[in-house]
Amino acid sequence: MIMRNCRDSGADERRVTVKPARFPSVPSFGLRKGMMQMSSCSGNCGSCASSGGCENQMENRMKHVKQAVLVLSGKGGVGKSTVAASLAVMLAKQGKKVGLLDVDFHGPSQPTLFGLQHERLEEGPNGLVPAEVAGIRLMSVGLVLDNPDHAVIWRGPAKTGALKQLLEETDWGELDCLVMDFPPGTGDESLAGCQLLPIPKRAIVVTTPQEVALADCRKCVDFCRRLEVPVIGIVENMSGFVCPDCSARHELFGTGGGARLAEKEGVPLLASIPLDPAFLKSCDFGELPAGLEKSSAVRGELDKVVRAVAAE
Ligand SMILES: Nc1ncnc2c1ncn2[C@@H]1O[C@H](COP(=O)(O)OP(=O)(O)OP(=O)(O)O)[C@@H](O)[C@H]1O
Repeated sequence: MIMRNCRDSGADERRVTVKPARFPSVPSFGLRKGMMQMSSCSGNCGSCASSGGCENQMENRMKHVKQAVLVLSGKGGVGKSTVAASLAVMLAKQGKKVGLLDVDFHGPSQPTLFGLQHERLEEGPNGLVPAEVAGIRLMSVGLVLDNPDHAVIWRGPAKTGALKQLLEETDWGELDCLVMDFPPGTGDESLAGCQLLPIPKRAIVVTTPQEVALADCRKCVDFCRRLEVPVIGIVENMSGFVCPDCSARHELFGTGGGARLAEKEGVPLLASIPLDPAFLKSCDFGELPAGLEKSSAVRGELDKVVRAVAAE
C-alpha cells in the first residue's frame, strides 16, 4: 500500500477561508489552550483581552446554557438538518430560549433552510452575534466564511478547533437548549461535540426506514453509548409518502425500520415523519418555519420529538 504524504493532499487547514476579523483564531487551533489561564476571570468574555485563548471561556459561555441536544445520524441525506432546525423552531414556539449550532462544516445547510445563505454575521462586544430567526439563535460556519461557496478543506484538528471556537466565541446568551446539527457519521465533529461540551447533553438519532441507513444509525447509537450520551430516541424520517393527488400512501423507503432499530437498541421511537414534497419545497426556498406551519403531518410527528426533548 502506498501511503500518501499528507502534504501532497492539497487539503491543508492553513487554507481556511474564514474571515480573520470574524473568526479570529481559526489558524491557531488548540495552541492557546492552557497558555493563558486567567487568574482573575470576571466571566465577561466580551471585555476580556484574552478572549479566544482562555481556559475558562467554554465554561463561561456554557454556564448559561442548560442543555444540549445533539442531532446525529449515521447516514447523510436522511433529514438530520431539517429535523434539527424544526426541533429548534418548535421548541422556541413553546417559549424556550433556543440556540441552533450547525456543526456540518463541509455542508452547512442551516443558513439555506432559513434563507440566510447570503448573510454574514458580525462580531459584537461579547463575541460573534448569532442570527436571530424564527425565535432562535442560529450559528453556522456558513455564516462566517468569506465565501460560502468555497469548499471547507479542514482536517480533524481544524474541525475540532472550529467547533470549540463557535461554542466559545458565539454570544449565545442564556439558552434553555442548544440544538446541534452534526454531519453524518461518528467522526471528528461528533466526537469533539461530545467531549467539549461541559453541560448535560442528550442525543436524537435520525434515520430513514431502509436497511442501509439503519445499519449506520445503529453505529450512531453505539457511539452515544460509548461516550455516555443518553439517547432520547430514534426519529424515522421520510417514513412513507402520501400522494397529494390520490391520497394513497407509498412506502418509498420501506416500513418499520425505525421501530426495528429502536427495539433492537432499547431506545424509544420518537416519531415517524412522512415525506412531504411541499415541506421540501419550503425548505429549499429558505422557509422552513412556514413549511412547518403548513405541513400538519410533519409538524404532528415533530411535536412528539419536542415533547420528548422537553421531558427532562
Ligand atoms: N420529511 C421530509 N419531507 C420532505 N423533504 C424532506 C423531509 N426531511 C428532509 N427533507 C429534505 O431532504 C433533503 C435532505 O435533508 P437534510 O439536508 O435535512 O438531510 P441531512 O441528513 O442533514 O443531510 P446531510 O447530513 O447529508 O447534510 C432536503 O432537501 C430536505 O428538505
